[in-house]
Amino acid sequence: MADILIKNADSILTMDDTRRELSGADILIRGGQIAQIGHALTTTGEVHDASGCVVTPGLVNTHHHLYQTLTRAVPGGQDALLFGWLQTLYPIWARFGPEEMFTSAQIGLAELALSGCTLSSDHLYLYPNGSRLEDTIAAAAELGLRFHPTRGAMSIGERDGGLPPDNLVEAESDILDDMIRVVDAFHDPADGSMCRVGLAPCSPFSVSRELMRDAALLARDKGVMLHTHLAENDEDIAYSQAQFGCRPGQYAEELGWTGSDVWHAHCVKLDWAEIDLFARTGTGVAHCPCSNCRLGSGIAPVRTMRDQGVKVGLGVDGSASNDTGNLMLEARQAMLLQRVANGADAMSAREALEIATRGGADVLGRPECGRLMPGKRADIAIWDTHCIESAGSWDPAALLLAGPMKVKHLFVEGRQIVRDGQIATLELPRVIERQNTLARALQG
Ligand SMILES: Nc1nc2[nH]c(O)nc2c(=O)[nH]1
Repeated sequence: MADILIKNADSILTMDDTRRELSGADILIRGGQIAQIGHALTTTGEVHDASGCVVTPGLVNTHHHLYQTLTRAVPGGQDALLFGWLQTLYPIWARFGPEEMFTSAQIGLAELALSGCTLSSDHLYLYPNGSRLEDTIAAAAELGLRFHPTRGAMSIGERDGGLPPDNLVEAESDILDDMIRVVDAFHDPADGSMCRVGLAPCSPFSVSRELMRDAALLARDKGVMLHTHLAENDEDIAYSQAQFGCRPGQYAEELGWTGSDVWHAHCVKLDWAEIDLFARTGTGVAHCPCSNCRLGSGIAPVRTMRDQGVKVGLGVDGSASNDTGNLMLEARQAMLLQRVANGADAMSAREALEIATRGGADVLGRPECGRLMPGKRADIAIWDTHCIESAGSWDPAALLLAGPMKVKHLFVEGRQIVRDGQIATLELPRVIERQNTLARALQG
């Protein structure tokens, strides 16, 4: 692969250890990594003029359910709280198969890429009609995004006191067998890996204690990360108190679900002791502000989490509860919500962008991503600030206050995925048409 030089950027927000910002600077990419950052760099390779642009690390999405892009704005679920929303959607999701999983992942990942995302996780927790984790892995590989798919699962149906219908849950022995299969087949632990698999029983109200414990033991045995939903709303806390006689933090701790290899989605309702537990154990949080607003779940205590040293990243969450998948908008929403809760100086535009980049990379155990420094991976977003959203801005680098919400160019591992605002690796109009055909069939 030839060297690539990103030349003469108005600003580079490095998100390095001192959060350096450079003006009129260049980045040299060599072999998927950042070789140099500085001024007046040269190359015999490809040159991208970045004048008029702000350059940031690629954004990192720490929580998604890609399959849900096929069920956006479903009328019965538009105005419901979490449990009612899920009960409306489960029967629709039960009709998905491999094609739905693949196409919806293409759409969800392309949408993320257009918003500057270079690394995404996904939480696929239902496998109807022959669906498999590799349906989504194939979509990510084709598009070229760095991917952390997680083998989710549901095992406690309505019959046994869980929330999902019985036809959507799997036997726990089958779940564990498939977890082993997908880790062995697809997990790459190497530095710069394009695919890392995690294990992700869905939520305390849809799997047993035994599956939570066994998944944690298996993850440690295989050296992969653990992910689930935790403390998402008041219903979730009430379920925990009623079924397990404790709060979600205690439940997680007792079953081995704390540590630097664990990240929990939402955590809207964590109390002070649980925040302290997460900070002490290095447990990460995927903060999903748009979904939390959409489902009326509440405002996660992100200011307190960050002040106490909890690792926090951002997640767009599934598109049935967002209903978009734009990670820049998610970062802006995170900033705005903390200001609603804690005042106008509670979170700056730069801190929210830091959470969306470096913060997410740290949550996913990828310190080689999410910052622009020599030796780190060449995952880079270039934002054109000659756009209407930045016109008149006194600080174009404050992207989340007055900046584009779509990226101009995007590189993953040095490969160009978005060129001039368009997906370069996929014929997107054809995929959109296919997605709409599948969505119409699900409505029939
Ligand atoms: N926001 C969401 N929360 C969830 N909990 C659960 O069990 N599933 C979901 C989901 O799809 N979205």
